[in-house]
Amino acid sequence: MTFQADLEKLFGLKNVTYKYNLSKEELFHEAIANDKGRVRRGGPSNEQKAFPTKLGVKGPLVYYTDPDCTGRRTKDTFAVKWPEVADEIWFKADLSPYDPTAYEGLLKRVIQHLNDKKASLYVKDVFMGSDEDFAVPYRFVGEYATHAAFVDNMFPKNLEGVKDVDARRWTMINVPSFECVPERDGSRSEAAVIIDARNKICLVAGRADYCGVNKKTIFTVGNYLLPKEGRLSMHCSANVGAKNDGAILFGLSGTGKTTLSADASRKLIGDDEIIWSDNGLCNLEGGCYAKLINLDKAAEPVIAEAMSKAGCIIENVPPLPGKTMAECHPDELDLNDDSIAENTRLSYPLEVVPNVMPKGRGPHPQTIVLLTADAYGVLPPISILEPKDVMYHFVSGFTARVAGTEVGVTEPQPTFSACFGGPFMAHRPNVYAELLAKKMEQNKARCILLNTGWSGGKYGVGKRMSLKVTRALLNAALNGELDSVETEKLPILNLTIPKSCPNVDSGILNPRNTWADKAEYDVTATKLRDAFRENFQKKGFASFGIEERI
Ligand SMILES: Nc1ncnc2c1ncn2[C@@H]1O[C@H](COP(=O)(O)OP(=O)(O)O)[C@@H](O)[C@H]1O
Ligand SMILES: C=C(OP(=O)(O)O)C(=O)O
Ligand SMILES: [Mn+2]
Repeated sequence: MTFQADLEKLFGLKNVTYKYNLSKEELFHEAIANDKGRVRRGGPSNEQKAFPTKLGVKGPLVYYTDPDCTGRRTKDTFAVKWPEVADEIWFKADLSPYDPTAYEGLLKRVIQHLNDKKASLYVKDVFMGSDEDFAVPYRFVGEYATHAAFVDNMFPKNLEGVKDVDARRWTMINVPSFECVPERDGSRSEAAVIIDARNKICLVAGRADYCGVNKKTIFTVGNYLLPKEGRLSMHCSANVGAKNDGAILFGLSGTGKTTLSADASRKLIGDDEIIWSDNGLCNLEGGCYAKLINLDKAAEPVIAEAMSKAGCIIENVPPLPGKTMAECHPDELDLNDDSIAENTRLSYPLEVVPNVMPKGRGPHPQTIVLLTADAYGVLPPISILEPKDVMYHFVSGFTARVAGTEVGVTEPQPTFSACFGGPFMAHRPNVYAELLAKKMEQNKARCILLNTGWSGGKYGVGKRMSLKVTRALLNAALNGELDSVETEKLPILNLTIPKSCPNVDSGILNPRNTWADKAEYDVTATKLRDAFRENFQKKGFASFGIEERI
């Protein structure tokens, strides 16, 4: 079937035109001409003159979302509560149930809207995962060329040997020009992101401009499909060392998956969405999506270099003072400016990374890293875990966010997000936990908890761990230098910490030593311990065999 016939059958799209599988260069031209005029061309300054003819080929595209769409709309993310998935899908606040009848009405109106306006739509065919055994065909259909270019950057294309592509395909339809009406459509606001497992559709109705929606929504689908085949889908990054030693780094947003996996001395598998199957590790994606806010170019050369490469997309970074958006290029963007968003981003395909694993595939991991950014400042920079600790921390999924950047807000907020990615986990945590336990049983790996958060006091008093220290700790663990080091037990939080680590001041390894007021440390650590315990009880983790460890 042609893609047009397919889309007519699936949605009833008739009166529209398509731009199918355009090249990145073509999509950049389209984006600049059509995406509401919100994108700007960019590129290294000395190549700027070449742009009128080589637009977007010589440099990245700079894209600005609507100001209220600079991140994922978690409260507007749903899955249709069809009877056959009502018990299977883990419905919760960030993946709420959508009434099937309301959904059918909404989808009909979105399609009517596109047919009425004789919409011009970009179509991009890609795959989730580059392993032919399980790659999920993903068709993006949407109004913004930038989104199509993002999908092109972020997913593998042109895979040979994938079976039943047409029958297994998932289709996203992304329509920012539509406006949901909650009373009529059953949505919560003017926009809704809805996963329909019966018809293999992801519907983005209304403005959800943030490019990340086009990857995290389909990631949630992967987390629904792949565990049913015994494959563990994970919210983690992964890379491989010179000895073919694989590592995975789990973590919630902002804990360092992307930053720490970008290491010139190790080959990258992927920065965010990884499958662990009997074949080893495999990236679900074909690109990275790095945060740019306050990027230290010297400390993060891999990400900094990607910024000037052709085909990349820079999102929501304002120009430097005195420059206008119309004239700016990457050298003139202000990476420290959070006036549009804290969540400024760079999307780049794996091809621009100097050191990558072919097809984003690698061996079983030798090291499992759980990342957390503890703003209470009470977790050790590094702890050595046993498998049962890993299971406990995996289901707990702790990180502490800082409440905000407003003056006077100094109290960290504990966030417990199961499997270090609750919003994207379509099944209940036990599904992933059981698979992880099995994988760890089959493949012995060393395990660590790496705290990239605060040291020397809580947020507002202490400082965020320096990247240099975090990398030194991580490298020591990856090299096996902590495997037989002398350790001590940290009371209250019941963690095992090394007494020394190469290239790291041993004075920081026990967090209590870094606090001026030890009594306050104990009070704060106890507060965090109680939050862990309460979360464990509330979520009933003991009922599926997880041992309480704190
Ligand atoms: N010690 C540290 N370890 C990791 N990241 C750090 C550290 N200190 C500051 N950061 C910053 O925190 C952010 C981590 O974000 P990122 O790597 O994108 O996380 P994730 O991919 O898990 O969402 C980056 O902006 C990074 O520069
Ligand atoms: C893209 C995202 O992932 P992360 O912040 O973990 O990189 C996101 O959460 O929107
Ligand atoms: Mn990331």
